[in-house]
Amino acid sequence: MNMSKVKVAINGYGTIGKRVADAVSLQDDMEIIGISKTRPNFEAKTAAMKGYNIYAPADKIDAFTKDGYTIAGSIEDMIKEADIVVDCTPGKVGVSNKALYEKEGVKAIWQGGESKDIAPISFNSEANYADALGADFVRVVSCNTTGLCRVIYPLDQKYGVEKVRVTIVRRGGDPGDIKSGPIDALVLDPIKLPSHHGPDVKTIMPHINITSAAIKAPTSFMHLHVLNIQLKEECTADDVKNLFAARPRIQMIADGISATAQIIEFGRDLGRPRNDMWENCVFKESVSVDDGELYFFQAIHQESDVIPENVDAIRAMMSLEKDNLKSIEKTNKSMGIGL
Ligand SMILES: NC(=O)C1=CN([C@@H]2O[C@H](COP(=O)(O)OP(=O)(O)OC[C@H]3O[C@@H](n4cnc5c(N)ncnc54)[C@H](O)[C@@H]3O)[C@@H](O)[C@H]2O)C=CC1
Ligand SMILES: O=C(OP(=O)(O)O)[C@H](O)COP(=O)(O)O
Repeated sequence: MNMSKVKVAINGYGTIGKRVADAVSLQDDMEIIGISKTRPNFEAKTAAMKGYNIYAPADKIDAFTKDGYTIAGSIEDMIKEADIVVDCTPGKVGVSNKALYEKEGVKAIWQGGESKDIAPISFNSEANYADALGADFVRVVSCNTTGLCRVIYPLDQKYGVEKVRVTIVRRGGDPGDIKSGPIDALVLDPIKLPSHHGPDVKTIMPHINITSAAIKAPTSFMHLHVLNIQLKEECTADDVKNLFAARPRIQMIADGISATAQIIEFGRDLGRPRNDMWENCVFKESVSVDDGELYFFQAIHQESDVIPENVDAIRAMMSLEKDNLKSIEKTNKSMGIGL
């Protein structure tokens, strides 16, 4: 049996890329062969400190070497070395890299900022892992869509989902993002309904009847979902709490927490890297069933919830593991998810 590790390249080392790099580095069946940076900034500095091989656009290599960096080669060189590339460039930028990946015959994963048409398969570890087995191109859906799939899938399996209505309060920007807003407004995002989240859930579970709306708010910690779900079979709030508590990537939030800021503080107290909360954070006390309809709030840590899904997507595409639950367990154990 070939025991060599799958060679993973990270193209775009920002919020998502640096986290995927660290998560892949924790796995025993895959390794990071390089990351790409476009500028010699603080993220390049920490990448070098962690020992990652840094690649750069060919016309930017001089700027790095002048700043004292050792550059392993161009982005094209990195792609040639890899078995699979995780494209973590900003939304709508990743599509311009597709021709390069095709030319080099390398498998690729894109993120949720890209259109669904970029890859034939949109991915969620629990809901459709098997669809990605051996696939060349996959899109890991956005942070909010991932969070929705993680609750809708088990509810649909157990009780059948008649209709999902979700309102998403989106964080305005990530904590390190100095360009995004709003600073003092609630922005209809988008004004024309539905938001992309409902249709994106259907790229993974086409039969789900779902409508979504989203509002951007002046906060950077997390997104917040207000969910209202009609189920086909009757159940109680306790049934749903027990169902969620048993899932591998849902954390039931209690202990007096009633705000996203407190969840992040909880993450800090737990000693999570970068205070990441990879699991859906379902507010336990909010789970209610009224007149046959299920209601609850959940918070989604946008910077981190898609990271384990990227690791599982690599495992599926490289045919390292056929059973999604085994991959999820392996990824969770290595990262400390669920602890
Ligand atoms: N930040 C978030 O909350 C989440 C983002 N996503 C998605 O992940 C993707 C990446 O988003 P972020 O990490 O937030 O973006 P980011 O802006 O934090 O990082 C992107 C990185 O790619 C680099 N880059 C830009 N153009 C490049 C190019 N042509 N080649 C190589 N590198 C290039 C940038 O310099 C930056 O370091 C997007 O599709 C986004 O929609 C998904 C889930 C959550
Ligand atoms: O995937 C995300 O959100 P989304 O699920 O609302 O598209 C990330 O938070 C990125 O969103 P952004 O497009 O506001 O940077």
